Amino acid sequence: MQAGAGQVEELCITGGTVLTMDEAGSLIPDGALLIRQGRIAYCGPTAALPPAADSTRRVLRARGGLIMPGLINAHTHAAMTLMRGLADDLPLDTWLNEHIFPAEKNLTPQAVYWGAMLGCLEMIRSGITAFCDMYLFARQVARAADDAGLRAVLGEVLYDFDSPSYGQIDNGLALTRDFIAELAPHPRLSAAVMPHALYTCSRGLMERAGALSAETGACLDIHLAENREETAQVQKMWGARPLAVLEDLGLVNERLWIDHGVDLNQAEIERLAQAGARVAHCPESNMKLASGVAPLPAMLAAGVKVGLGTDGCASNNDQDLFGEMDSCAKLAKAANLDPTAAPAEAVVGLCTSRGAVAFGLPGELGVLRPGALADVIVLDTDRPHLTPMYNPLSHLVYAARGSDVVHTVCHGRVLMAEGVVEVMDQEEVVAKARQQAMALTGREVL
Ligand SMILES: CSC[C@H]1O[C@@H](n2cnc3c(O)ncnc32)[C@H](O)[C@@H]1O
Ligand SMILES: [Zn+2]
Repeated sequence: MQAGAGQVEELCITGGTVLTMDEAGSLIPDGALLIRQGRIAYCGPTAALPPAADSTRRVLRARGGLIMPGLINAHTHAAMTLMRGLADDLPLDTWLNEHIFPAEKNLTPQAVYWGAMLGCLEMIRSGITAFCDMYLFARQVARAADDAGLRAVLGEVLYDFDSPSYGQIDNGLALTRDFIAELAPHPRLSAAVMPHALYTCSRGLMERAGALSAETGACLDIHLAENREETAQVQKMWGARPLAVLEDLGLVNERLWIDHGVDLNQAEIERLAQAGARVAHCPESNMKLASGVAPLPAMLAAGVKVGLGTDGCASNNDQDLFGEMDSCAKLAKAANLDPTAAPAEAVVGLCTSRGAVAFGLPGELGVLRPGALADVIVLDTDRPHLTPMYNPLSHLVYAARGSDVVHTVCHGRVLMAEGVVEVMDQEEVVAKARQQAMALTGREVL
């Protein structure tokens, strides 16, 4: 990181309770962080903070709030902010085939860029510092994530019908290959191979996608086992359950990243754990599309690498992982008739330390300790709905909101301080996104 316009050599966050999310669950009262070159250099009591090396140190004050790892969003489509509230209260196939796919035929690079900027703005404001995104015109999502200063794994969606982005699938695979190479040197962004789903991709496409993932070492991210209807459709088209199809294709390995994973049986859960595959759990999207309840307690017990995802704004309808954590914990309890299912500590882990394992940066992300990547947020806990605070983990899941985040830092760069986003012009992003939404859907918005 260079000193210069808006950037500093050293960043300190002082005077808050540090929730480290390390294995011991350490809390540091009146703690501080010192950040240099995108990483944490010191994590300990404010009183023992090393003195400034030079005059370019910037200080963010936590004022008794909570200093914690930035949240990791394991599955989203950031540009789908443009379709927030466009088609609600519908089942997945009707929602997708009759509303979302037709709207996406009109997508342009500009629409995706401004939609993704709006998604990034929403994520910064609610404490998300890393996300995994599948969409069309993925280079525009990369441009937005880069402009926003966020960390991301990105991919161009691949399917067998013509894409408004790349046309025919040969171009989509070539684009993915180039995209992986282009992003490889980037400190915060990387690319993955992203076939949409088994009901939109042929065997030939899946084989080529798998070969590209094996050749490059990039993850293969796919919507899988989202509901029982999908399983029935895949059984009809492919002659086997979704995970068995991937097994037959040789794709069940540590690079596999499945989104939703609702209709999984115990044997499939154990296979995912044994293979080291990742699952993005998206409880709010699964509830809204009535897809069902993913077997979260069984996945956690089996040791599957699970992260928490918001999914896109057309099926959620926001990018707030605090709300998602609340839904995640309560849904698991209600569905299993067990109040101990998905306890607060485990659910915060899904967005931090455990989420980092799914994200592919175990121990580097989702934890505050010297040497870790400096993705950090601060919550103002001096608010009526967060008073009193016996246990920060409880508040994060059951009481806090994205709007309680006051400072957001990613890779050592301040993205938001005192509630003011510093990396983009918020009014411009909102206005441009509104214009693009109207152009995309042909509908007036309020
Ligand atoms: C997002 S790029 C690929 C494609 O996926 C569509 N999509 C968004 N959410 C879901 C979901 O929950 N299941 C299946 N497909 C989904 C999106 O609109 C894009 O067309
Ligand atoms: Zn999705």
